[in-house]
Amino acid sequence: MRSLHGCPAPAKLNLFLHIVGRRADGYHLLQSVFQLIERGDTLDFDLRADGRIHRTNDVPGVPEDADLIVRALQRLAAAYRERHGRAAPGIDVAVHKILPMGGGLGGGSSDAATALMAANHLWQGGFSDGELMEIGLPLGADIPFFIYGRTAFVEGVGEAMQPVDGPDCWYVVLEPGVSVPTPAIFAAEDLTRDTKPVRIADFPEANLLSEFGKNDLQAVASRLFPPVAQAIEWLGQYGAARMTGSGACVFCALPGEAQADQVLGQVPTRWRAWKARSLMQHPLKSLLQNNEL
Ligand SMILES: C[C@](O)(CO)[C@H](O)COP(=O)(O)OP(=O)(O)OC[C@H]1O[C@@H](n2ccc(N)nc2=O)[C@H](O)[C@@H]1O
Ligand SMILES: Nc1ncnc2c1ncn2[C@@H]1O[C@H](COP(=O)(O)OP(=O)(O)OP(=O)(O)O)[C@@H](O)[C@H]1O
Repeated sequence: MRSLHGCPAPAKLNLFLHIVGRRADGYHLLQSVFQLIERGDTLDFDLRADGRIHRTNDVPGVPEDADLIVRALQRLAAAYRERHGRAAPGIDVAVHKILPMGGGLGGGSSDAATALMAANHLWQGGFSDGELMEIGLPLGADIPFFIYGRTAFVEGVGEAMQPVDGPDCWYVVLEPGVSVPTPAIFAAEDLTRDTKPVRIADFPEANLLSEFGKNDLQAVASRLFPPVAQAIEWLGQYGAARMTGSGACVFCALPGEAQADQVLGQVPTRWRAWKARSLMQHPLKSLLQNNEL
């Protein structure tokens, strides 16, 4: 096989996100339920013979060397050389981005996770999911989750995962039109860092999960970026609206597509908004297993 085109890189929502402590190195310890959704970027991969890793299209604001996709593939190539005693074959990658950057949807991490899984397949690297997670984690805390590929209760800084029953529902997502820098939110003095740890046994049934707990990053993001607060207030008319990740996007769960369409029909024109269904499994996994790309 020489190419894999149309590889999905779905977004995630943090149904709740608690900060339960802080590590000695300053990183925050989280508890969160991560939910995949049916909207994301798409990536195309073509094998090269000269060992080069090359992104073939422009991504505004992300130079090729800084792209998490390219950096993840470089780390995979280094691991490949160590394991196989020869250089990795090389790869061209094109990314069709639709997810906003700094949106809390995990777009960069999802792109990188898809790149690791697709290149491992094309190169016949033989790396397990656990090994790909280790290769990806230093680049983005959400990368292990995307490789894990199903609804999960995530702890630590993103490395500890347990499966949970995800909801079958639709989400309306608002893009408030600002890009939130994650470091600024975690650095804020008024951030709540001592939420009491929860256990899976405390969770309500799957469809009510996005009303459980809170997002501890939301108050700081709302203060620093008023459009986030405005979006939460507006969407809150239709259900339990909250922010995902470190923002800026805001979401609300609805039982069906018709209800999601009704909300979408009311969204003021100043916001981009869309609907997406909850996803049970990362779609790339079955596509690769069944050689369907
Ligand atoms: C909040 C989440 O979006 C939840 O999905 C992620 O944990 C964010 O993880 P990420 O995208 O890998 O975060 P980065 O953009 O690399 O983090 C930027 C900075 O935020 C701070 N940071 C990030 C994650 C974390 N658990 N604790 C932190 O204190 C660190 O100062 C870090 O240098
Ligand atoms: N392939 C990529 N796609 C998007 N952003 C990338 C990529 N590679 C590097 N980046 C950088 O990572 C930053 C964060 O992008 P990303 O879309 O992952 O944020 P996010 O959705 O807020 O993520 P999170 O939920 O993990 O906080 C961007 O501002 C960009 O500079």
